Amino acid sequence: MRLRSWLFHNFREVSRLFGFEEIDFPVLESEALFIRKAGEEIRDQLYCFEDRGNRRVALRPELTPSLARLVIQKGKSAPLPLKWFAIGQCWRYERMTRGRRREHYQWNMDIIGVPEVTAEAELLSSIITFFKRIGVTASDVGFKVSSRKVLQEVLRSYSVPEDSFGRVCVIIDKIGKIPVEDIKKDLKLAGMSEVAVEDLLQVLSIKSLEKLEEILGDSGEAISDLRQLFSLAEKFGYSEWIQFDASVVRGLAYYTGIVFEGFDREGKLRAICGGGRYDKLLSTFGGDDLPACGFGFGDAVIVELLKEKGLLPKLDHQVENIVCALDSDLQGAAAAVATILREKNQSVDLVLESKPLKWVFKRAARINAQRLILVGLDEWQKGMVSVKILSSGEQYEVKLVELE
Ligand SMILES: OCc1cccc(Br)n1
Repeated sequence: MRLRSWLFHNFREVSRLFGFEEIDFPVLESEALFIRKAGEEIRDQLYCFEDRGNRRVALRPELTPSLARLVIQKGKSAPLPLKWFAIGQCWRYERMTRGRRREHYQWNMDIIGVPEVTAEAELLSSIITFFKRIGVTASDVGFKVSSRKVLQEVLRSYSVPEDSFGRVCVIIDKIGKIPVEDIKKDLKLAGMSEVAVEDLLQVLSIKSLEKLEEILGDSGEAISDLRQLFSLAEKFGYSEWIQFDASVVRGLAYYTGIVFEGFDREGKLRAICGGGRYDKLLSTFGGDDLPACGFGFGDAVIVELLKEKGLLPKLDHQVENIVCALDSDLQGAAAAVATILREKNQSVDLVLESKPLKWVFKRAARINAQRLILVGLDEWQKGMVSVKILSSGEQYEVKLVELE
């Protein structure tokens, strides 16, 4: 819990630095919010059930659809651009054989209402700011960046119907996770010809914008978006963190433009985080489309990375004071001392039962108390208490009114 609170504190601090406002959504949503016909894994693992009102509901597997619903609900009342962040628990029903969690917490940041790639550049900057805060460097982690418009331009040149686009992306996201023969089979099932599949896989292996430009030409949106993003990265000062990689498509069907994912350079872990542009998501829920982009950052892989890099913070429980009555009829006096200290914004562990001093010293050590405040009869009658600084052993008496 201390590690989770430390992570969330850093998520929140970075969101604050970027001027984002915190929002939240219900963990339980209508199942329909997450039903998409693109064959996504997230659909197969939906943690869904029928409630007592015979409604089909689901524990959310991600936050973006809830955000889209909220943007539509807010309608014109929320002035654009919206810069919202959330930290929410998400669920999936995985067979336990895979030994993976069925729930995790995800930090999301989303910018709604900005069509330019300045929005994606800002989001990448926020994640890199987070990594830097916790000691992760560009030698540990990088971002593979691409655009789904690369895919779109290739698919259009083979007249693959637009409505297969999401499905093709989900298949391509499995590259490296399932045999390439299965990828090719699935792509053909999705309506692509043999030639189109071979060509597409060729394009997806491209790792440089220059090479991509040779294939796609320099007039398409994909190239101009990516060139602008890499130029902004230069200005932000995080070029060393990002690289073009045409194979990045991300596994969510609704991305429409720039996509990116954070990876560990040693290649030992799954993607750390990921996100991209989703300009057409709102209309799938009946709203007017608005340009949008965002990312999700789970609390599982990042902890594995911190362990790998020896970056786990030491997070001991800390209390400034432990207050103890030296005999039972001074328990009220001890409570009064605790209250005075707490009103001075000092943390106090108040000993709530009569215990031998040996026990009190042991507890003080266990909770890392900085000071032991003893309420004894003689001192109390003089309006004083005795203070022991536990690190130095220094001990002194002080007037209660001067205790701080
Ligand atoms: O990253 C996908 C995901 C979604 C919900 C729960 C968990 Br654990 N993981």
